[in-house]
Amino acid sequence: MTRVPEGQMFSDPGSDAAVMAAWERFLDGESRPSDSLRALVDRSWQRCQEQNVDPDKRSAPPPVDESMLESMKEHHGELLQASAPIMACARDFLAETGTVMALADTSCTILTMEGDNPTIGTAESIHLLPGVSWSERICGTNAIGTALAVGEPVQIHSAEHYCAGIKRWTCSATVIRHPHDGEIIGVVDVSGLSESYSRQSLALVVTTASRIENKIAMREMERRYYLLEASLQRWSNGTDGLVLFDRRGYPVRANEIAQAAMTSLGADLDLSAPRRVTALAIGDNGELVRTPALPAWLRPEWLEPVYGAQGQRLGTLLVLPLPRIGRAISGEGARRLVSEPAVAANDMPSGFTSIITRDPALREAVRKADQLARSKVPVLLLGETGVGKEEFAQGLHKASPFRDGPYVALNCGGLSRELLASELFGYVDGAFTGARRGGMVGKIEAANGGTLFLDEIGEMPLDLQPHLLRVLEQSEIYRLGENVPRKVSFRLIAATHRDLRKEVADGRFRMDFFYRVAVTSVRIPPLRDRVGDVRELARHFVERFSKQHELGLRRLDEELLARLESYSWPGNVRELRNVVESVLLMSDSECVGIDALPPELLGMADSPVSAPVATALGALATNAPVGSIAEGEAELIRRAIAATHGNLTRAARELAIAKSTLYQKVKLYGLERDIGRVRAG
Ligand SMILES: Nc1ncnc2c1ncn2[C@@H]1O[C@H](COP(=O)(O)OP(=O)(O)OP(=O)(O)O)[C@@H](O)[C@H]1O
Repeated sequence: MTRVPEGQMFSDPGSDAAVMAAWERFLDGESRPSDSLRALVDRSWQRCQEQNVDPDKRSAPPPVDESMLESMKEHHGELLQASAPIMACARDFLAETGTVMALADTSCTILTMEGDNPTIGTAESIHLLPGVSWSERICGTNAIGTALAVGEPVQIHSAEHYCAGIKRWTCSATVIRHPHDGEIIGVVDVSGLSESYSRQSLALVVTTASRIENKIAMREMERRYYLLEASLQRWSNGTDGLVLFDRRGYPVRANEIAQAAMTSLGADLDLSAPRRVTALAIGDNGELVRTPALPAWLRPEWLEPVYGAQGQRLGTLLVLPLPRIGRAISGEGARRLVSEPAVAANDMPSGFTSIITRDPALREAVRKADQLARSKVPVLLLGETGVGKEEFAQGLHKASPFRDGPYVALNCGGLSRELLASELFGYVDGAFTGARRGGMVGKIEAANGGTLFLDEIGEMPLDLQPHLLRVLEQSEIYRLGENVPRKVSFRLIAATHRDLRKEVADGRFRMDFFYRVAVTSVRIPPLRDRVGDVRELARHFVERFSKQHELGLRRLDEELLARLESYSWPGNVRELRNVVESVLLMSDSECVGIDALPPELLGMADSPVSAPVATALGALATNAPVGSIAEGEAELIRRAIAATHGNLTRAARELAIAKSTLYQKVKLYGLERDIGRVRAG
């Protein structure tokens, strides 16, 4: 691909006569390029000459017949669908501008055209119409053909066209690339008679192409989501090697056995750096294109189509059956595959070693997270409060290629819209009353080169969502009060305890934002559903807090452990952690018994406030003039906010309550302003 040198991007109508003279000299065989000729045009003329394009051509060839055009359109359904709303706009906004907008495929054949009606009529005279290919090879230098040849935005004006019959025209075009891998999938062009020349038409085609690319990206993300969903039940089968390919032949998910199996079969597919397997791309008929042929290691009978709810083919699952792998992998490898669970006990992938669990479902979640960590795709963590979503977010960061970059966390709950916006986007000096002098770097910018973890994403106000969506799509951010964008690159991890699909259905969450955030998701099961985890975690916390509080050797007796196991743990691991810490502190004996438990775990009290909260309230309330319980609680939270300078994570820790509980209470007591005040001051 050739880069158009800066300053050569635009045509100069002022040098039209000189360019015309240069063209005549060029045709007469003069080899020295004219000063008035842009290098881009000179190179294109040379290509035309090499390909024997007739410089006297009066027009493009006639269009293909109707049925052929229809089948071409069908073939490019995706591109046409993504550009339909934009082309419909072109019909209105190009009226009376003397220009038309054309969308062409990669053979430069115009698929559709809209714009100023009289110009559409004039364009017919040179066959600038649907069904005609405007490639350089056929029509000589022109914006559509030349943009495709150089892969860049191109403006071709008047005499710069190679063929005599087209020299009355001016046009701007650029290529449309697939958002995933940059493959060129089409060309968008704006053309008109020479008098309609405008530098802006180049900007128009570039913006149009990027809008089409964004639409395709959204659609792809949606598809990927459906593909993962449609193949969901297959992943619980731990005995086969599984690799899921999308419609274009890119692997999107694989289980642990897959890589070992493929390596043993001699496949040159490294799942940690996924590459496209073109033979697994799906054609218009919903079948594999199989061109080139399937790789030698891949048997057709291992391929299973994956269909969506409407029966459309979404992708392909490669199933490498175990007996075959068992034979192919010799010695240690085979024994390991056959006899070991997916993740051996105490053998969490690096990055996730702080997650303690024996539970198979949680181990599978860790494995999935570890695999996702290697890419840059956004990950949505799903789970109740206190299940360990933040632990996962940190693990994803530590195991990712951006581990050396910053890890920045922000909770979207409990903050007013204004506060959340300034925390996210930052602001410039004097952006609003009360803004910090010198401005503030937002969390998005702070996460540049690393990971941004947005907890409680479901709480993000609807009207802020498009702003964040824009940042994710364009990789640039505007601080509040500033109109110059700053480039940012970060990996987004979001978490929620809400059912975001339902939030979308109820109009509380934007669908486009949802698909951007939930490209992939990891569900973390609640503690009550995890087999063996209460004991395992209790042991872990006993060890940790005994050391931390210098309590000497401690253990929990069997009756106490059994009671912990029978409790439902609405606050999940955080609640268990707090309870273990509190029983250790409440008891003096080396073997802690059931009497150290707080009342609600003993089943004696009907208290709406958890023991740790009660303890914290008690401890903090000693010098507070308390009216009602609610007033007292609000005052305590206010103090904790002040003491931690508005750091809600630390405030929640101080109060020994879940962050989400704190956010609810902040909202309940209207304490958002207090947070803003202590943070600004
Ligand atoms: N599997 C685990 N092993 C060890 N510690 C854990 C585990 N899961 C959670 N924890 C601990 O439990 C506490 C709560 O976890 P975390 O903050 O990650 O939960 P969360 O799901 O993000 O909660 P919230 O929804 O309230 O933000 C933390 O102290 C964390 O270290």
